[in-house]
Amino acid sequence: MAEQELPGVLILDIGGTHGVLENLVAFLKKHFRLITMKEFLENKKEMSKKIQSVFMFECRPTIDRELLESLPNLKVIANSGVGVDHLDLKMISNFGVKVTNTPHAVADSTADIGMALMLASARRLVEGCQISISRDTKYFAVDWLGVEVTRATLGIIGMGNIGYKVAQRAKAFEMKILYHNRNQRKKEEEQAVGAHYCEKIEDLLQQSDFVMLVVNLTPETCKLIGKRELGLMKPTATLINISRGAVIDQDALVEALQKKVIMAAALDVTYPEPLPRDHPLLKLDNIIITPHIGTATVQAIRMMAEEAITNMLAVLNGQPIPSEVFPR
Ligand SMILES: O=C(O)[C@H](O)CO
Repeated sequence: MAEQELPGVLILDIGGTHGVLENLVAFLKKHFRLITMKEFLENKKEMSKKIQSVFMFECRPTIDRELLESLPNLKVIANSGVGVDHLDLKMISNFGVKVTNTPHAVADSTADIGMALMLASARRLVEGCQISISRDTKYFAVDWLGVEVTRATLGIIGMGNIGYKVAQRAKAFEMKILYHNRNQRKKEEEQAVGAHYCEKIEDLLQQSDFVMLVVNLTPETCKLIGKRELGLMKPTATLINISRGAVIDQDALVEALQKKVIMAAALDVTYPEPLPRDHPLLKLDNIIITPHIGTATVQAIRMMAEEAITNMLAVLNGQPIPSEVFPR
């Protein structure tokens, strides 16, 4: 097919295609005429008719009504990543546009970050690294003990693709695995990893040494963990968040960490991202914060792009869509 006949895809990335690995740009180019945001803005009249898909490589900038109004032939917005909380799904659907995501591509790398945060927090890796760098000769390991993850109890809130991958990894650490799902008990997964279902989130919070949040951000899960929930956790427990920052009431978390209501927190996500320089969470010593790097691996980024391309092609070719996201 000649390049001008390829369906246009708007690469919604800050600036250009810089976040998209070079070999992916080549892969995208096989199927689409790539149009960067810059190119689109410079020549809106001509470009807007060509664009049939939007490929979102980052959560920002988001899709607003103005952009949708300017794309009369748009059929699909392909989000790289599983979370679509940055998109107004109802509004997009009212424009007759489909939304897809990449739940499979993100699962391993995000589960790995959950495990990495749990282990790093339990074994105080960041402090250890700082001690090594400062070459503090007065340091004694016995003043500064971590806790073991092996055979501890892990409570997973949200047993979807990622939650299940976390459970598989936790099994290798001989952990006792509890899980809570708002809507659905996952009997097959339970059996495969030996997990125990907690119908009430309270039971999971009370029993777990590590609580890991792996839910999507929705109106129901916004501030799912607040003062009351933190108060139910063990004083020796650690809260790990690999979902979205707003799933935790951050003010309540600051207070819980300051007063040692829980032992520690390890967050890959916050709100906003990044936190302002003077945010109280940044002043605590019982916290680890990483900059939303759950899917920041060479492999995950490639797989996300591939999954997104498969979704876009399915929509444009009128075939069954592997990962469509519907408005709720
Ligand atoms: O939603 C996801 O999959 C990750 O957070 C990447 O944005």
